[in-house]
Amino acid sequence: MTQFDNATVTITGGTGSFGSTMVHALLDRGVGRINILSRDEAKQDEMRQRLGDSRVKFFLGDVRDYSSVEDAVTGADYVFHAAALKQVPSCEFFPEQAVKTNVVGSRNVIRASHQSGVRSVVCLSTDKAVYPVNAMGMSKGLMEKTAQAFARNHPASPTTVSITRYGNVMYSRGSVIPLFVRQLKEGTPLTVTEPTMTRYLMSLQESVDLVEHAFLNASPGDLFVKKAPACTVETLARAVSIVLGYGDPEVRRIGMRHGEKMFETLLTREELIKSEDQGDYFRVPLDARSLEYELFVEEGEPGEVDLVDYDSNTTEQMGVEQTCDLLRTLPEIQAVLAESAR
Ligand SMILES: O=c1ccn([C@@H]2O[C@H](COP(=O)(O)OP(=O)(O)O[C@H]3O[C@H](CO)[C@H](O)[C@H](O)[C@H]3O)[C@@H](O)[C@H]2O)c(=O)[nH]1
Repeated sequence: MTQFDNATVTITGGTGSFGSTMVHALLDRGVGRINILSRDEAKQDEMRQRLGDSRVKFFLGDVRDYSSVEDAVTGADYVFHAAALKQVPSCEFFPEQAVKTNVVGSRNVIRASHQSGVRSVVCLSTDKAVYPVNAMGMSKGLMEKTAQAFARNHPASPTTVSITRYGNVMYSRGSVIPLFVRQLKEGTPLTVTEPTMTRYLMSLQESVDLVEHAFLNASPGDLFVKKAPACTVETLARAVSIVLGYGDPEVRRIGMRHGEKMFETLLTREELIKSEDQGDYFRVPLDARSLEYELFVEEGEPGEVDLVDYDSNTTEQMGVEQTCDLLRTLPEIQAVLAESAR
């Protein structure tokens, strides 16, 4: 990843799980400077002390506030846009807040990057943006459209804007795996919503790799998806318990939560038809047709009719053993195992 040598990279939402993994990866690659834009001064202070690296600069601000975005992206070569409201329940109850951060905030990041001549912006999206049923997914879907509309409307911009869409990131803050770990340690039953519900599973490192892939390969408006396996939540609960040495767990079924889906979709069949298979990734190019009436209304595009969506029910399904193997590769699980061995 030599293109990051001495480069300046801005990360919005840089103190979150994704942001901090990205910071470590960039520091290892000899980045010149990292600007972190985020809202939480305490998290910034904690990160500043933990890293102790003068290449990392902290900007207190909010993507909703254009001037704070401007300050953080000025002089940057690359921007990773990870700041978002991403909790499904909170967005369900405060959808206008999701619009302000995920849609207006993303527009601010893209505009400010364009104004200051940033080379490339990668916007992080989620499978929940596809066929969205909750406000978080809907607002992320609109973020994707905002990014694509920018690319379509600014063909001469020096700034390449692209999107990465990913599934559940294992062990991210507030997600189910750390919850299961806590419940096992406390000796309480594992709370499983619906046993047959499926989710894609990706590691934090894989999601960072996906962003790097986007930086290396994106044309304006591209959308990238990492191919990933999936499993049911019941399988996941059993695998977490087995890997940590608790055997077959006691499970309490709690039912589906607000705004949840039984499975998630990474690519619709319509996107899949247009996509380029890049091995580990799918690339969906921008639909760059302009707003010319006959192209939208009279002429369509040929496509394969027998393709199906790429979703967490149709992708490779992992059993308990395979899920255990995947979990064992996670540094967080290794840390829990090391701690209990002491
Ligand atoms: O007590 C629980 C909590 C969750 N689940 C299940 O475990 C799976 C994963 O749940 P998570 O809460 O880990 O993930 P979500 O798919 O709900 O959402 C996750 O992915 C989102 C992005 O897509 C956001 O990042 C969000 O914060 C993050 O938790 C789901 O099927 C859920 O129903 C349980 O079985 N028991």
